[in-house]
Amino acid sequence: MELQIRNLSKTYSNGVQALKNVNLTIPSGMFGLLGPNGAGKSSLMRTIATLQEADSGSITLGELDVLKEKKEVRKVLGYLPQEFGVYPKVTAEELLDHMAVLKGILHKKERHAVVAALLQQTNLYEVRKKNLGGYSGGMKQRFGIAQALLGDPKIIIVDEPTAGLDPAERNRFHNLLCEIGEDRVVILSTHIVSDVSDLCSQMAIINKGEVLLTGDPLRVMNDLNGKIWKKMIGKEELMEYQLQYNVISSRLFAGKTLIHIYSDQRPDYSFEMVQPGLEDVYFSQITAAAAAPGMNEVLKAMS
Ligand SMILES: Nc1ncnc2c1ncn2[C@@H]1O[C@H](COP(=O)(O)OP(=O)(O)OP(=O)(O)O)[C@@H](O)[C@H]1O
Repeated sequence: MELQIRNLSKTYSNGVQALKNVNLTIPSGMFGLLGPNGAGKSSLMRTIATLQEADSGSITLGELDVLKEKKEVRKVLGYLPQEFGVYPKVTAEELLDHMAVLKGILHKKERHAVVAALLQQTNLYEVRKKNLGGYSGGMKQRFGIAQALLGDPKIIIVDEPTAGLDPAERNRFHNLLCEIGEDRVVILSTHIVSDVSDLCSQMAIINKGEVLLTGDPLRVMNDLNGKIWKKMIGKEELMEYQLQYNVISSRLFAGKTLIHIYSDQRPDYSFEMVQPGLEDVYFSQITAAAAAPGMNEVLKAMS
């Protein structure tokens, strides 16, 4: 099963162009869709999940035309939206059972077995009688995966699922995603780079509605070998370095500022080469897209 997105565009009525001629081929396994806030990730996820219309373009899942055969798509699709609300005064078991009815699992015995198996798989069986209002963020997200798995879908979409989870819960959630991603299409939309580097065998970076890069995370990191350099500077020096070099990221480290720059050659001996990480790929793509032609010149002229 493969999801193919061709020339997909969407402009909202307020004039925001959320998707600009998006082309993606998404095979089975975990696919990471990485981009900053407002990049268009949710717009794309909702369109694939048949919840909103595109202006032009096509999406196919195997033989299915996703934009036209919505009912058929919904039968094979599981979706965990960004804002996943639960009824606080209902238990996990009750709500999952109710959702299973909505998904068309009408036979009582069969439904009980499915619900129990999903609660086991998501490690919620022990707390199945607890009201969802008392669940932690991680437990709620695991419940979200349990409901997305109802009906054994061929494609699962999870929209920014790890935001707000503590490291232990995030880890547990990652393991669960990994397990379910073995024999179906799982699309993980996130702005957290390590979600993608930890889990995904294929990825795309999206910004301002445009796909900037697609590929295998290891390969795209290798492509930057020998081109990323680091240096510790004082934080008051940052602007100067930004003017002189292609600074792709800066962060505080032990009270100083650690910068990474993109350069085909070592700029000078005060810089040290670093093994590129996915963050370097991400920031080099985003900064290159942000730097409209001549931006450095404009900055220089202003200083
Ligand atoms: N229903 C809507 N009406 C008008 N504009 C919208 C609507 N939904 C999203 N947008 C705009 O479209 C752009 C893309 O939004 P989208 O939510 O798809 O991005 P995102 O990558 O999911 O970001 P976030 O991580 O913040 O959710 C943004 O500029 C957003 O303000």
